[in-house]
Amino acid sequence: MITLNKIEKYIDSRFQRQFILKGVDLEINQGDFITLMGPSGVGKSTLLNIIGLLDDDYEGQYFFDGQAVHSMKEKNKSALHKSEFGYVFQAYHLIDELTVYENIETPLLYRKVSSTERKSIIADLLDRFQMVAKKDLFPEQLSGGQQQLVGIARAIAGKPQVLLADEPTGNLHSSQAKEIMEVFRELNQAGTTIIQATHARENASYGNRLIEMLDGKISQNIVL
Ligand SMILES: Nc1ncnc2c1ncn2[C@@H]1O[C@H](COP(=O)(O)OP(=O)(O)OP(=O)(O)O)[C@@H](O)[C@H]1O
Repeated sequence: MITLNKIEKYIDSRFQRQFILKGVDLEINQGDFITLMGPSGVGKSTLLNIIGLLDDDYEGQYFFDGQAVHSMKEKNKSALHKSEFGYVFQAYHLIDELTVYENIETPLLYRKVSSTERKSIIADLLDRFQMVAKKDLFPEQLSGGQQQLVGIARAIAGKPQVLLADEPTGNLHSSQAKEIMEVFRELNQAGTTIIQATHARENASYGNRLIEMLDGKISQNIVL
């Protein structure tokens, strides 16, 4: 589904070149649940952003379902990003002024999904995450775990094939973190490919592969 060949990302300053990613080769299959681990600053978020088509300032080859992303036109890349990827962030990134319902609705408005379909998709998600009674509350009225559930609902509302999560439980208590990982497990069992970057080793046990990074490279690729 995703093939990365010799991905390199670097920043040039006047006197030196600093590598953030250095020769990353990676094969991701549909249905994988992959955990990226490694010390802070090793390049996990950078790699997630490249995979999610949010960063195209790199060298090397990236194929998504056989399509060459590295040489794709901006317009096609943006369409691919919208249709195939959902993002979950550590700090939730919800919009404070919008209710739970409206936060989940936002990406569907961007995608010009009809009003009837939007209602039905959001009702299903609220039901699935047991948040029906909270639909008119604002993010600050929710616990961290509930805010992250809204973040996940928003990320999967457009039915992406791939869910990318950057330290998704970083701000949560262990019981809330476990709940989020259980949701990821269910999504993965229903067919969503998941790639998460995390410092929490216990989160890796929910996935089928653990990728350790060191110095901008993949140091270990372990099948669990
Ligand atoms: N646009 C940029 N300009 C300069 N340096 C950058 C840029 N983007 C990333 N970096 C640097 O690249 C390195 C990798 O950053 P990245 O956020 O990918 O690491 P990470 O493994 O996700 O870290 P953490 O676990 O702390 O989130 C860091 O040293 C960061 O400062």
